[in-house]
Amino acid sequence: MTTTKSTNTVWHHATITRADREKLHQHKSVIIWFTGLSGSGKSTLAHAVEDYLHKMGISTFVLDGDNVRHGLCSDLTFSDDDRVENIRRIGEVAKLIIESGVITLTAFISPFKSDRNAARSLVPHGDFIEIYCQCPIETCEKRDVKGLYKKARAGEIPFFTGIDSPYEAPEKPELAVNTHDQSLAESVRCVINLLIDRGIIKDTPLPDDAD
Ligand SMILES: Nc1ncnc2c1ncn2[C@@H]1O[C@H](COP(=O)(O)OS(=O)(=O)O)[C@@H](OP(=O)(O)O)[C@H]1O
Ligand SMILES: Nc1ncnc2c1ncn2[C@@H]1O[C@H](COP(=O)(O)OP(=O)(O)O)[C@@H](O)[C@H]1O
Repeated sequence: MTTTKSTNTVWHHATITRADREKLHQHKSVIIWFTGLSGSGKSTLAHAVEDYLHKMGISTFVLDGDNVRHGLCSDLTFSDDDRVENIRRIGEVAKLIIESGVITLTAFISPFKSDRNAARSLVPHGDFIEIYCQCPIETCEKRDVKGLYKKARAGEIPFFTGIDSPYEAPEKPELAVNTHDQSLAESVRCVINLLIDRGIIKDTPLPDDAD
């Protein structure tokens, strides 16, 4: 399916390529796609991983659901169709950012498998790393970081994920972190180890002055 309505446009090939930019940055660029229920730890983990990578001298950028919905996606609701469009846009933006040679971390509920797979299909094989922030809804609800579960249960927020809107868990994510049982530090370590195992970053200790 094509989503473009633009006609008479011609692709302009850049002289500086993604490979050139990766060489300049001295590391590969990939999309690290966190998915999970509200309160499962996507934002906390994405930012903690970014913090770690930044201290290693790696170029990163986080696209966060709440923030993006203040701007790029402020026209979208939480209906199924609008969530599809939300994730389509994020996939395209993440694709652009990795072209710049920067590691992109995304923190969106992204409840539908087909949308996550569509985002995966935008980039070369191996460049999309799906990380499932696995956490029972009871724990997310107990955390209720923003008080949204309470509002949803009171009927003040319709179509809330996990309550009256579906969440399709990934079947084969590159990594699942159980944020109910694991500490944040343990979850960060799992993500960093995965990046090392895949040859995306080098296994070097953080500089002494990084903490
Ligand atoms: N109805 C409903 N369902 C779920 N979440 C809601 C809803 N309304 C507002 N919020 C807040 O919006 C954040 C999720 O936005 P996303 O863009 O990640 O959602 S989605 O991927 O399009 O499903 C989500 O942020 P996180 O808690 O960080 O996941 C909520 O703060
Ligand atoms: N292993 C973990 N990884 C991420 N967050 C965790 C973990 N363990 C506990 N938490 C807590 O869970 C909450 C997750 O909130 P948040 O990151 O806003 O979730 P989301 O972005 O998925 O809505 C935070 O209060 C965080 O401190």
